[in-house]
Amino acid sequence: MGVTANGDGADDGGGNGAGAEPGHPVVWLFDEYARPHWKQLVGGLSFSTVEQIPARLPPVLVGVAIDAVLLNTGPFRLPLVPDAWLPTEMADQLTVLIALLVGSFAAVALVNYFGRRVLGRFGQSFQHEIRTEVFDTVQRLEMGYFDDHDTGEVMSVLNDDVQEVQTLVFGVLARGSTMTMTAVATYAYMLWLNWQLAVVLAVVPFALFALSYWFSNWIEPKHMAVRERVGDLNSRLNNNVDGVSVIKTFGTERAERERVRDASGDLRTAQWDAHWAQATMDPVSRTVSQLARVITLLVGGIWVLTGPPLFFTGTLTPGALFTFYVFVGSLLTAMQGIAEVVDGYQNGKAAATRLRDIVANDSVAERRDAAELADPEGAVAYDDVTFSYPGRDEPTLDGVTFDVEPGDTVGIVGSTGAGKSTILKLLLRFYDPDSGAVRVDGTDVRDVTVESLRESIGYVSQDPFLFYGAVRENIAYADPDADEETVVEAAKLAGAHEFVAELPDGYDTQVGERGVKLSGGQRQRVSIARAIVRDPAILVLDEATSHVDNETEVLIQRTLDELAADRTTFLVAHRLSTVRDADRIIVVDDGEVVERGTHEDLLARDGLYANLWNVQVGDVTALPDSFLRRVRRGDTA
Ligand SMILES: Nc1ncnc2c1ncn2[C@@H]1O[C@H](COP(=O)(O)OP(=O)(O)OP(=O)(O)O)[C@@H](O)[C@H]1O
Repeated sequence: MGVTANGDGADDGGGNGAGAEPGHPVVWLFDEYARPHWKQLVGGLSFSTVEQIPARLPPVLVGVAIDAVLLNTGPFRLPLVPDAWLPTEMADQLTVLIALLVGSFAAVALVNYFGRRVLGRFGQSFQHEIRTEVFDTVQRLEMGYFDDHDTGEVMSVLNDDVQEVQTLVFGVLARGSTMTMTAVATYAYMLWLNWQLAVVLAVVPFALFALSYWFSNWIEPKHMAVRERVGDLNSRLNNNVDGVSVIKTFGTERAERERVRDASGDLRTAQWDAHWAQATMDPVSRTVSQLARVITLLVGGIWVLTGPPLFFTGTLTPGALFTFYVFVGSLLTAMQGIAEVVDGYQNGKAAATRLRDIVANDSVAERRDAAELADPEGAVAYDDVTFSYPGRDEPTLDGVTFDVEPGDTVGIVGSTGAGKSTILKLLLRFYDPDSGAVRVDGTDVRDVTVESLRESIGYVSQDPFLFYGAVRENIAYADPDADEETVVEAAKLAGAHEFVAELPDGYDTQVGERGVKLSGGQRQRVSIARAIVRDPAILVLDEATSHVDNETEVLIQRTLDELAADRTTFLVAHRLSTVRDADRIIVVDDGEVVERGTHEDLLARDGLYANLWNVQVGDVTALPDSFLRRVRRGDTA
């Protein structure tokens, strides 16, 4: 065997936040995933911010046109342009105004085009980066995570929360900077036009902003409730579609329909609550903003017609009133927009928190200095291993100790729930022991990279999962480049070739979702072939032939000798004939190894194994009373 140092650290899959800093989730998100694209981000935001300057120009130009050209009631003046540069002839003035109007439209269009392009590119790359890195992390999460989180929940983070990132970029960053710039630019123009009116009217947008902000806090729990109800309904729908065969066999369609109806009813109530709140708020904020327009027109109209009212001084021209009226609208829209940005930010922050929680949950906890397990010989040792599943008080494994020589075949037998599968899951590092160690070729499995460890092990579980696709793709799953000969050879060794050859399209036959178009025994054989293709040093067959008939098992047994000849093989089985010829059999009872030896040794010992054997060969008279009492209690296989 060889254990080689993995110089660059196995845990460097960009963006992997195994040690994600606590800090602010949104800052973390950008720091972690936006860095490679920061130029696009800065460029895009600059474009969309700068765009607001020419975008505010048209009302000013029209205002000047009304006063200086159409009504001829004031001088021809433009902001930031020295009077000496401006024409004195009215026709020339109109031409200049129209040229500037066209120029401002063109500038807005051009800057907007570049802004959208650059920021759009950033948004897509940022989202892509997050999606792939978070998916990568999800793949490396330890099994304990999936025991506690249902598929719908994980899918919702991978789909909805990653989608929400777009809102953070466009709805918060881009819109936030645009709206802020609009508010600043508009207000600056308003101050330039008539500072007194601008100061007085400033109260309205701020009141509107405060109102919107209060409203977004008020409605947030309602939105949250809607999201939770959507999650509940999705989980229920998911479960029903996944468990459709159970529903049909039990004829529980009516009960399921009621449950879906209830979940949908809860969603309807939550949605109505949020909708009602929104529907109440809209007219309120609309009234406030309309009021600001009315006040502008009222005060401004009196001012234009009869001179400055109340405490105002100076003059207000009709053109300036027009510009002001338009700007008040822009300012109100901008302030409302900023409040919505705050709302969007809260959603984005919640999504970023969930994404960070997943990434920080990178509980495979691969050591930074983990080594590669290269070409192991296949010696396996369990050294006083104790393990409890999270949330369980009683240890599932207690002081499990045994050694396996390279190339040996070991049978693991015992009662249902004794801990047989758990022993092997620790070898694969689906879980880590609470104390003690599992070693491969003398190296603790926690000291090697998870990838190299699992590459050395071919694992076939009790209920194998086949991927949607052809038989061939499923067999060649671990090695997509495997040639026809390798695939067929593996299928022959797994006792699958005969039935595959008889399928309508042979190795190209589609197996359906999760392999639904194959029988349980056929699925098991395809998955054994899949494990063999990898040519692993260690082969783990966990009840891998439980669904095949006795005749097929005999065939698999024969090839198993060939298969197991040069690799360490673990066989977990209730059917003891499967393990009879193993070099050693380990008998597990209630998480402890209670007997070990060859089939003959164990029969001679006349202990638990001998009793299990007598049950299977039908020699009931040989069973002691103590064993029969156990069977009655229901804790024996
Ligand atoms: N993911 C899990 N979370 C919590 N407890 C678990 C989990 N998986 C198994 N267990 C518990 O651990 C114990 C041992 O389970 P294990 O699957 O190892 O038994 P087994 O001997 O392989 O049983 P069987 O022969 O029925 O497959 C059982 O009591 C089971 O309920």
